[in-house]
Amino acid sequence: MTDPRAVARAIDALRRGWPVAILGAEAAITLLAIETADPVRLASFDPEEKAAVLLSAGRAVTLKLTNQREAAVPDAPVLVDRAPWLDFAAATALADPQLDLATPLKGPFHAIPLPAPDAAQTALQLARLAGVLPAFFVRLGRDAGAEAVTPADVAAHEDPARLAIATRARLPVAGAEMAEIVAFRTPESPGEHIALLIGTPNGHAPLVRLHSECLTGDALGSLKCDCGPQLDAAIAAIAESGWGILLYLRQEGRGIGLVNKLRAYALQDQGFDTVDANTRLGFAIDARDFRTAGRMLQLLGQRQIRLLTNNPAKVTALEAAGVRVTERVPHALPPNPHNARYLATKRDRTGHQL
Ligand SMILES: Nc1nc2c(ncn2[C@@H]2O[C@H](COP(=O)(O)OP(=O)(O)OP(=O)(O)O)[C@@H](O)[C@H]2O)c(=O)[nH]1
Ligand SMILES: [Zn+2]
Repeated sequence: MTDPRAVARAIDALRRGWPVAILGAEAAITLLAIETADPVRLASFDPEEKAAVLLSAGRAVTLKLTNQREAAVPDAPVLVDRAPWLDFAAATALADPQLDLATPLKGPFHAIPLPAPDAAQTALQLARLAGVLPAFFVRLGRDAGAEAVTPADVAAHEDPARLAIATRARLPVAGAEMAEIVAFRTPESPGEHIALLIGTPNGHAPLVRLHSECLTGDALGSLKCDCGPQLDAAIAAIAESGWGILLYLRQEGRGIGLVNKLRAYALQDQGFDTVDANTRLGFAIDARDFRTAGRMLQLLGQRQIRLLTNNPAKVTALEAAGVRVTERVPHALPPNPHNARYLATKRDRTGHQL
């Protein structure tokens, strides 16, 4: 039996700076997220000052800890042994790559074997879901007062099969007066996904756009990316085609959340590109789960589509989710001086066909 709702409580706990226990197959660990902790919470979590620090593989590369880690699992998280100088301030500097330029890192760091690899991996997943930095104080064993989850609970929480249609209504929009909005949600995730059905079904495969949430681009007109213009152009193209669907997916920052995306932007201000910024923060280059889009299309009764995208990974992911993509329709817009490097990085490093 899995308990996906326990994951919602664990995410809440991480954001509030409360401990969370993860019950792995071999051992349990109890975590305190460094970002939301403080010296008082740390002292009550770890009175003997023995808790190790759990970091992502990407962060371990920056800290030159990779050669100490078990070779068999290249992307495995890394556990750093506690040293007397590794206090709350030093741990914060370990957690947050934005501080690297300002804070000379102490050391030496020693990677120690992971007692519960599956639980450690789940910890990083929870950090992404909670939108916090993937860095924790870790104690072996299950703390009785901590919210407890298993890796299977987290997998169940992420299962798109939990998504259902909540409601639908007519919604004329600036680019398409004939439109209907459909809202989808799961019992435990706060963010609702949206489909905008545009035009009238005509027996042909609909033209579909998967748009990932981008608050800065969609609402503020950010020039750092191409999301705002792509959103408007997608609605226009679908309306022009006569029939299609815009999926608005709550996958802000390619799935790492708004705050972590803004941290990636701060790293870009320091000179890193969009790919390296994500990796240095400790996240995947693209953490989106497009099974969600597959499930939404299934709930809308669409098994064959034409897809507006420059990203072949979206085509592959939809096909894997059981949706046939009969055509990829390019969706490139002219660059501006602020997003030219971002678009070039997508072309050169993430396989976008621009
Ligand atoms: N982490 C991170 N996310 C970003 C950055 N810039 C934009 N995003 C997010 O990226 C998502 C948009 O994805 P894109 O990679 O621009 O485009 P795509 O959807 O993969 O591909 P297309 O279908 O061809 O547009 C949105 O969720 C944005 O918030 C960035 O520098 N870092
Ligand atoms: Zn954007």
